[in-house]
Amino acid sequence: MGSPEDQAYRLLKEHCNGFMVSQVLFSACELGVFDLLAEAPGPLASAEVAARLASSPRGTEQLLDACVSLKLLQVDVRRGKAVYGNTELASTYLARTGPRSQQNMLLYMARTTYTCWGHLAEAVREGRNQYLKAFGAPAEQLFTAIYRSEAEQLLFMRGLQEVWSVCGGSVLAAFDLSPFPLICDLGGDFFTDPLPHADLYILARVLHDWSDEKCSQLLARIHHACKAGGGVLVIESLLDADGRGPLTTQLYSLNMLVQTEGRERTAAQYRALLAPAGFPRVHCRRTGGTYDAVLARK
Ligand SMILES: C[S@@+](CC[C@H](N)C(=O)[O-])C[C@H]1O[C@@H](n2cnc3c(N)ncnc32)[C@H](O)[C@@H]1O
Repeated sequence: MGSPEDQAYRLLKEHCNGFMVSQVLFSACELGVFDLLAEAPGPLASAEVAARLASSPRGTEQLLDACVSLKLLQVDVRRGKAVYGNTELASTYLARTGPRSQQNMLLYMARTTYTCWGHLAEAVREGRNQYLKAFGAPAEQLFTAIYRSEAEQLLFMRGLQEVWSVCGGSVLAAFDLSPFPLICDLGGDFFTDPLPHADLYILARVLHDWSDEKCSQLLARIHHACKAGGGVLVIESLLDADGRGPLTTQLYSLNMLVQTEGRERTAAQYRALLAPAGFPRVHCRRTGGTYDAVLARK
């Protein structure tokens, strides 16, 4: 006999429960489950995990078992007793000491991004980010809201850099950068301060924070400072030409709606910003990973 639930209902349930899956992951990170198991000399029983984390035995066992189903933890039964350890995924990406740890980004998503997404419907209705409702933070100056405390700024910066341990190699290998002896990763206030002269400017996940108008303003300033024959390397997650995928990039674009003044864009939309700013020779390379590369020459 087939399942009484049809495929459409199963899909609906999966979408509907997606936030619970995120919360299992976030809570296990917040509680320190993956760090404890990474540092323990061997797998631990749920009662030992609960005692070490000062969490309830009942809740801990339920959380650990859900993590097993999500392939974040593995369970072994030894003399009738279940003991838990990290899977390779957890020891690589979730433990603080993992070689490609994404822990700060997960904590940022758990505390900040998730709270902003609680206001997604309002963001869609109003067409703007939700810092005021989510945190009482006015967002006329976007990065004043994003960096609203030192702890928040540190978590954001630590979290953002973590992805490059996974994706950095492929975006930097997308183009031959040897023709550009002097490369500048812009800091200071790039909307007002004089920009240093360079052969190549890297804008990694910068343009997606801003409206088309602000992007054009920034690119015009870069064009003015850029040496002859130089260019801009834009690193972003590219939407498909029709904007209908990939889903991850569409979700990131909605995230830009709830958290910034910008959006994710298609290759053609980046071309339409770069060419009028004086960078007419635009080449886009998809890396097959989360982030892609667009090289535009003066
Ligand atoms: C989404 S983060 C990307 C950081 C980094 N490029 C990366 O991809 O990991 C956007 C960056 O733009 C910087 N930023 C925002 N406004 C700026 C401004 N007016 N001048 C200089 N940097 C700015 C922020 O401090 C932040 O580091």
